[in-house]
Amino acid sequence: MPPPPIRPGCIRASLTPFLYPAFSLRSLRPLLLPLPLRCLYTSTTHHPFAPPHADSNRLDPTPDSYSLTPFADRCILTVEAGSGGHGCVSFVREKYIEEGPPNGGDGGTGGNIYIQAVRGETSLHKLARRRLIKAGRGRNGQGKMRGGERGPDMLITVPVGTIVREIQRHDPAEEAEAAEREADFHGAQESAAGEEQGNYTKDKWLVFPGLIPSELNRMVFPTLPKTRRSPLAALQPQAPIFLDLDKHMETPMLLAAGAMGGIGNPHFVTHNNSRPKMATRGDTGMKLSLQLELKLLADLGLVGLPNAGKSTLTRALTNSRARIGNWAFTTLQPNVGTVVLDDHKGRPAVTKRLRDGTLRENFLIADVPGLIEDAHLDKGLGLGFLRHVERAAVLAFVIDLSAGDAVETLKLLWREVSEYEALRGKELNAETERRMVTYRPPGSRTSVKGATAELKAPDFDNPESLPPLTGTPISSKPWFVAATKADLPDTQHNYEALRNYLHDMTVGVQPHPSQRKNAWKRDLQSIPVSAIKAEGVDAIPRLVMELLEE
Ligand SMILES: Nc1nc2c(ncn2[C@@H]2O[C@H](COP(=O)(O)OP(=O)(O)OP(=O)(O)O)[C@@H](O)[C@H]2O)c(=O)[nH]1
Ligand SMILES: [Mg+2]
Repeated sequence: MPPPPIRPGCIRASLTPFLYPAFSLRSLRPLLLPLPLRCLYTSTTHHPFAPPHADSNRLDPTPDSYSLTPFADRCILTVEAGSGGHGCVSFVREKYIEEGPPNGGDGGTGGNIYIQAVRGETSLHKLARRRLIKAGRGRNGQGKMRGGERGPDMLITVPVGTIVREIQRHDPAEEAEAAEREADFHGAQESAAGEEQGNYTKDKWLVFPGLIPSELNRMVFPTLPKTRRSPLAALQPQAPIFLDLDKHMETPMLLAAGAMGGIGNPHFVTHNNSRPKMATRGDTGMKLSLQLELKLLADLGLVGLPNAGKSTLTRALTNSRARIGNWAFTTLQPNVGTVVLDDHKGRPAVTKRLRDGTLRENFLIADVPGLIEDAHLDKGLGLGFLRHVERAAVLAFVIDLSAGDAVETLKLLWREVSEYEALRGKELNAETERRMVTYRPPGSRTSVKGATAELKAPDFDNPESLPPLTGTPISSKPWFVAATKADLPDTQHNYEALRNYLHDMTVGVQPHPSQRKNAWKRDLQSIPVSAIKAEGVDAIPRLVMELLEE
């Protein structure tokens, strides 16, 4: 069998010679031989007099040397736009003017709720703790025609990569409008002639404080003014809300506009009643129940069994302080690290230009808790954390060479990842269905204008109009294997078998372990590394840069 293809500049230059000298001598062409052969088997652990590796402490830290920040990647949040202030019943009171004209001001509009994805935020834990976010209520109107102050707004800041989904909505203005339409339809003929008259309802009207009940009974109320909406309501996102905030936002975005304030008594002056003793109450603010989900936006996602060495690899590649321990499930929450593409000598170690021509200086790596067999049946920490690697452009399967057959481990990991992909497919279908149920044809009697504007019919011919729920399926993303703990004895055969398996998959002799049609299997690579000694890890940034181009 011909030797597997070697990616130029990647495996050739730095890795295989470090870790498996014998193996590399066999497989590399003679021209490559005069490379510095730093044999891993002669380094610190086996050679008592060798100087300790400068970084060994950082990569094999004591159990308490890690940074732990509070983290939550999901939460359910109720947001309430501010209610409007009440209108005021008041009259001019001046010397020599016994019964002055009405001068009650209107109530202020309630505060709005805004959302903004910002770069500095990394977690949803603060929002998860708060649960309810309420914008301020508008102030009541006052005498001398003074309008009430607007309620204070509320800004929700979330990390970049947050998805916001609406679970439930209670929009009193929408209900009031529906009731008005119903009333218009039934009462059109009856009120054709004569002055319209309304009824007193406690939750809509405010009356002059000094009124006695018999006076109230005799009072003639005008019809209730039509429901008004704040002009900002037109800027609210379409219902049901689905936002994918995957970019830093310079300005906040409106989620829910505050409710309108009530109107003061001067609005109700008529020929028959020059001193109306009523004003309207402010509207109640809209209430939204939202589900927030954070998907870390990393370029490289690590997938592996517990204890495979993912966190150690993350430490070796970045400056992160991920927790490392010799037991399963050391990592309980995702860590994100930045791999700086610079060898600290003033010039970039890897030079790659982005599509827009700018030089790429770093990439992000997401280390998530380990997967175990049957994770899709909710064993271990479940598959939930896989959604963080779902958005990663490139996947690295981290496999411990000292822990059993690497090929079997790789197959097991792919099995779980495929299960996750299938689950996500079902979720996507459910989401599409949910959105289709809420569709109301334009002009139907139950459709609502303004904030909860009619949904456009989903246009299946034009994929742009469908919700952008998923990007590339996981199995179609470029991937490679980071074979860790290559410094341990008797790992060489395991690595060789893995490498042959990947080669067979590349040439089509072996099927892709996910069994999917469009699975990515172009020039599959396995990189042997010893993360704990920071050997061989240099090849990973280079390979990732190449794969990011795909
Ligand atoms: N000899 C050797 N040991 C390693 C290497 N990488 C990691 N280890 C050790 O393996 C153990 C597990 O490492 P972690 O990085 O915590 O593994 P993990 O995959 O993050 O584990 P979970 O967070 O539980 O999923 C630790 O004791 C590490 O010191 C390596 O390259 N060589
Ligand atoms: Mg870990």
